[in-house]
Amino acid sequence: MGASASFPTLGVLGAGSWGTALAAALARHGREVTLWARDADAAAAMQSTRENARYLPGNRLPDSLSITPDFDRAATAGVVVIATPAAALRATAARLAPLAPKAVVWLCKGFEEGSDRLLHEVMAEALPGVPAAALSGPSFAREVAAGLPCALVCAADDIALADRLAAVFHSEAMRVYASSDLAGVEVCGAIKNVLAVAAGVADGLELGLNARAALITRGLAEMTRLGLALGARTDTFMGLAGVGDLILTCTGDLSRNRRVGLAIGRGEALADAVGALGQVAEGVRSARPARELGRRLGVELPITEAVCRVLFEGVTPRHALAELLARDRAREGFGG
Ligand SMILES: NC(=O)C1=CN([C@@H]2O[C@H](COP(=O)(O)OP(=O)(O)OC[C@H]3O[C@@H](n4cnc5c(N)ncnc54)[C@H](O)[C@@H]3O)[C@@H](O)[C@H]2O)C=CC1
Ligand SMILES: O=C(CO)COP(=O)(O)O
Repeated sequence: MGASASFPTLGVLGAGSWGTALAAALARHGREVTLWARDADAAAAMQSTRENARYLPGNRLPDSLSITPDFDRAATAGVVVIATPAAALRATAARLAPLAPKAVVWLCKGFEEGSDRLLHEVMAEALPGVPAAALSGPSFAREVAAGLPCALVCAADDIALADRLAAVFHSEAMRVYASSDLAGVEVCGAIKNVLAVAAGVADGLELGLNARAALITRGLAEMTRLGLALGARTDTFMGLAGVGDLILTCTGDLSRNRRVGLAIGRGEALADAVGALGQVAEGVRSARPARELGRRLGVELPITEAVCRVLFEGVTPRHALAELLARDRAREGFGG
């Protein structure tokens, strides 16, 4: 048991922007938190300077937050939080398996590249039978690190588990709602990043605010269509992980995905845009798995298709835009 007697201790695996910000917020709220950084030098520097100079410069980490390069120490907490990029989720979960974690929550948003699986499917394979939930929603790390308020959603197949884990993260500064629509929450988190790249491209091309609103709205329809084909519920897309995170990431310049899109819309190459970021832009990695999934399920994803063509097939943003605008007229709704 941790500092607050009725709450389990927390171990956060991954000391990038979001892992560090969430660990700091939880520690400030009185939870007993251990943050694992895979780089021993970075862990030692953070522990002594009380700053994550690479990912959250200028933000003071609470004294009660313990930072360690010892994976097992963080991984044997009462609740383990995986805060790596989606690409490292399976390997991190596999490393956890022999430690028999009691409950695992993952923060990453995306698909598994290669298998095109949603992340809860990866978790079920890597940690079968372990109580697990996704924590998602509109939450720029920098704002959370600064103690500004936000609202999130904690999703698990079992709503009682979602409720129980939501309570572990919940505070006045971080309201956490529970959901049993795991597939829906995951589709939202993965696709909103692809759409944020698209919104950035549109703004980089200076298409205007009307165009951006149209893109966000039709993007929401696209995201919902894919989610419904995967068994998700419509109301999830109207919630925090859906429209909430979509608006945040498509309009907020703190978004790395949006910034990659902006650079591409202004004529920069993808490698340069991603390189300049120095952090993960999951939309770049999720776009192709999303397209594959859509094709397999017979779901039209025109914006995702356009993002793939611009990022990976040498199509210019202007040409992709012309293709989108030339699509057949349609009736409004979630249909294509
Ligand atoms: N930054 C944000 O505002 C938010 C991020 N997320 C999601 O959280 C996930 C992590 O994002 P950030 O922390 O922002 O990324 P980041 O790029 O800031 O940091 C990633 C961290 O993961 C570590 N890492 C990378 N590969 C690893 C591996 N194989 N094993 C162990 N550690 C590894 C890196 O060293 C780094 O510490 C992403 O899926 C992102 O979409 C979700 C909500 C908010
Ligand atoms: O998911 C996020 C906010 O909820 C962070 O978005 P970016 O990865 O685009 O910065």
